[in-house]
Amino acid sequence: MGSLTLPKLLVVDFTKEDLKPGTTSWSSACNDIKQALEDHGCFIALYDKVSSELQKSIFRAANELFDLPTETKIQNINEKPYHGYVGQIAFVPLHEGLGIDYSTTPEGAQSFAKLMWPDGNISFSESSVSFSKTVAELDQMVIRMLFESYGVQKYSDSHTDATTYLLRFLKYRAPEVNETTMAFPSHTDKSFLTILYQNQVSGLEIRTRDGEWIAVDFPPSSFVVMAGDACKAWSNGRVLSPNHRVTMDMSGKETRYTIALFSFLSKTVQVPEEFVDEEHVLRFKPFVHVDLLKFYDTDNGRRSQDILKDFCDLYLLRSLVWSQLKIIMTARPHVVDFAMQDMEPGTNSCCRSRNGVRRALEEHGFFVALYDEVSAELHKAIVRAAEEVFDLPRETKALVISDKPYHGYFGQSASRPLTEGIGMDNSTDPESA
Ligand SMILES: O=C(O)CCC(=O)C(=O)O
Ligand SMILES: [Fe+2]
Repeated sequence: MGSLTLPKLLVVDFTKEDLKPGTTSWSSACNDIKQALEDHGCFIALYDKVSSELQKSIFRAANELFDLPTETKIQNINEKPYHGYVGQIAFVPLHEGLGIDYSTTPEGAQSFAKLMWPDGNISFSESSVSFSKTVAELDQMVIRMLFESYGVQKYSDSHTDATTYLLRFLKYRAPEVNETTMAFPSHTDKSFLTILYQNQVSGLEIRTRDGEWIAVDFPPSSFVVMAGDACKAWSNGRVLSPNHRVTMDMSGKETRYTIALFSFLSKTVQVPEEFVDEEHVLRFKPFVHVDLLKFYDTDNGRRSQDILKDFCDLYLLRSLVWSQLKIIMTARPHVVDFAMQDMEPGTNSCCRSRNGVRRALEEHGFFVALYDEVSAELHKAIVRAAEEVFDLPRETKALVISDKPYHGYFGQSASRPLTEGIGMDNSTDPESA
C-alpha cells in the first residue's frame, strides 16, 4: 500500500523587494495565489511588515483584553452576526473571541476600547489600528493580484474602496484532562478574505477538496490567507472557501491566540460578467454581504451543508414568495364549498368545486375550504388537546423526535422565539396517537 502524502499549502513570499506590478515575480505570485485559492482556498503568506514591536504589542493587547471580566467582554455586541463577543459556550469550552468592527479606523478601535475600559486604552487602540492597517495592506495586495490573475483588475479598486475590516481577537485555552480538544468547530468563513496571525501555538486545520484534514503549521511571523464564502461567490465558484477548524493538542499546556482580520464588502457581492459564459453559468445571484451572515445566523443557515447555494436559493425563493404575497393581498382568495349535500362525483356542484380547486391552485396555490365535518365538540377537544400538549414541560416535548426533518418538536429557537410546534406522525393511526 502506498503511503499517503498530504498536500502542503503553497507559500507566497511577499517580502521580496521586487514584488511590483509588471515584474515577473509579481505575475508568478499572481498565478500562485489564484492556483492556491482554487486548489485549497488558502495559502501561507510571508510578510514582514508587522515589526517585532507590533507583534509583541498586539499579543499584549490580546492578553489584556481577555483578562477583562466576562461582564465587560459581553458588552462587545454588534448587530452584524458573529462580529461581537463569543464565549462561554458549553460545546466549545476552550474558545473565546471579540471583534473590532472598522478596525483600520481610529474611531472603530477607540469606540471598542471605550466599551472595554472606562477611560479607553490608547496603547490597545493604537496597536489594533496599526496591526489592522498593516494586514489590510496585505489583503489589498492579494485582492489586486487575484483580480489581475483573472483578468478583471479593472474592478479591484472599487472592490478595495468598498471593503471594511473586522479584527477579531481569538483565544483557545489548553484542554484539561478528558476535555474536548475541539476548540472551534468546522466552518467556512463568511468574509471575502480572512487573514490569520497566530502565536507559537498551532491548531488550525483545513479540509482539502478531497475531504482530507490537514494541519496548518505556520510560523508566528507568517500569515494564513483564506478565501471566505463571499470570495467563492464572486469567483462564480472557482475559488474554494475551505472548511476549517481549530483542534488543540491534547497534552499541550499553552494558550493559543489568533488575531484574525476579516474583510467584508459594504456593496453587493456580484460575479463579474467575465466569469460567466456558456461553460460557466451564473451560480450565485448578487447579494448584500451582511445578509449572508444574517442567513448563517438562522437555523437553516447553520444546518446548511452548502450555505451559498441555500442562501442564494432562499433569495430567489424570497422574491418568489413576495410576488405571491402581493397576489394574495390584491386578490380575494378562492373559496371552495365542501359543505354541500350533493358532492357525489358527476354532480353539478362537484364539477363546480373541482374546477374551483384547480383554478385556485393554479392561480394562488391555496384556497379557503368550507367543510363542516369537524363538529363543535371536536373543535373544542382539539383546541383543548393543543393547550394540554404545549403546557407540558419542555423536556417532555423535546422527546418528540422524528428522523424525518420537521416532523418532531420544534421550539425555543432564538430566531423564532414566538413559535413552538410538535408533530404526530401517522396521526390517523390510533396506536401512534
Ligand atoms: O484561530 C484560528 O486559527 C481560526 C479562527 C477561525 O477560523 C475563525 O475565527 O473564523
Ligand atoms: Fe474561520
